[in-house]
Amino acid sequence: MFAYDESRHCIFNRKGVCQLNEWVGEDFPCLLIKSDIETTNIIWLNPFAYDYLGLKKPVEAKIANIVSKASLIFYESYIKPIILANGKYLEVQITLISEGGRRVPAVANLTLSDNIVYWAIYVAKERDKLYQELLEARDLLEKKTEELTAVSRKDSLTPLLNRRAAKDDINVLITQSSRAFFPLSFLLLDIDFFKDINDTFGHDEGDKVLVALSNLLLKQVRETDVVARWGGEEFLIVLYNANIESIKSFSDRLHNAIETIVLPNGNPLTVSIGGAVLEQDELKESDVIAAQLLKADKALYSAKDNQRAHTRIFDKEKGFIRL
Ligand SMILES: Nc1nc2c(ncn2[C@@H]2O[C@H](COP(=O)(O)OP(=O)(O)OP(=O)(O)O)[C@@H](O)[C@H]2O)c(=O)[nH]1
Repeated sequence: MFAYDESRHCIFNRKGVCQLNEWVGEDFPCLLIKSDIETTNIIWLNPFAYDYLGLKKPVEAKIANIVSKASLIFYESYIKPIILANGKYLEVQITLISEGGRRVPAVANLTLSDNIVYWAIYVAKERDKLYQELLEARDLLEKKTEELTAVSRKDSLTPLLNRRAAKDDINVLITQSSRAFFPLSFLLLDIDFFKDINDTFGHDEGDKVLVALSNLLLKQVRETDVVARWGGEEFLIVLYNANIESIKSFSDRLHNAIETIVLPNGNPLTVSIGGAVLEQDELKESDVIAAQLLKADKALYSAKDNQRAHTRIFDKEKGFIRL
C-alpha cells in the first residue's frame, strides 16, 4: 500500500518511508523520462529533460519525437525485447533530438516496471569530450614515445644511429640470418688523418666533415643496411645480404663519392675501410658482432698501414685482401 502526500510531493510506503519524490527530479543533472512500453507515449519528464528537449507542458510527445530515427528503430527492434526479457538495459548509446533539432549523442539506462519504461539519459557531450581528450592524450604520448625512441637511437652530432641502436638493428639481422642464412658484411670506416683536419681547420670544421660524410653514407646505402657512428671518426656499415663481390662494388662507389667532399685546402676527403663477411658457421659465436668487428678492425689497421684510402677485407685463409 502506497500513499501520496501532495504537500511533500512524496509517495510513502506502509512503513512511512518515502519511495518516490517526483520533484527531486529537478535536482538531477540528467534526463529522467517515463514512457509507456506499448504506445511509447511519454508520461513524465523531469525539468532537466523538459528544458533540454524544449518540450512544453503538458507533454504530448512520444519517444519517436525525442530520439533519432535510427535510435527509435534500435529501441523497437533491439532494446525493447531485451527490457521485456530482462527488465533493464544499461549503457545504451542513443541519439537525442534536443531543442532546435540538434542531434546529441547520449547514453541511456532503461528499466521496465508495470509496463512503464524508466529512462535515465546522460547527455554524452561531456563524456565524449573526456573520451576525445583521452584519445588525444594517448596519441600525444605515443608520438612523444616515438620521438624519444628516435632521439635515443641517434648519434648526438650526425644523423646516424648511435652504437647501441646499431647493435640492436644488427642483432635483428643476425637473428634473421640464423633462420634462413644470408651473408652480412661488416665494414669499419675511419677518416684518414682526421686529427690533421681538426688541427689545421679547427674542431668545428672537423664536425662539419663528420656530418657531411654521415649524410653521404646514408645516401649510399640501402634501407635494409645499418649505418652508425661507431666512435669519434669511425663509422660502421653493415650491408644486408652482401658478400665480398658486393663489398667491392659498394666500396669502389663509396671511395669515389667520399672524394667529392672537399676540405678547406682543396684536398679531397679519404677514408680507410676494413671489412669482414659473416660466414654461416660464425653465427654460432657467443658475440657475433664483436667477432666480426675484430676481423674488420684488423683489416682496417692493415689498410691504414698501407697508404690508407682503400678497403681491405679480412679473409681467414688469404689474410687481408685489398679490394
Ligand atoms: N671534430 C671532431 N673531432 C673528433 C670527434 N671525435 C673524435 N675526433 C678527433 O678525431 C681524431 C682522430 O685522430 P686519430 O685517431 O689520430 O686518427 P687520424 O688523425 O684520422 O689518423 P688515421 O686514422 O691514422 O688516418 C682525434 O683528433 C679526435 O680528437 C668529433 O666528434 N668531432
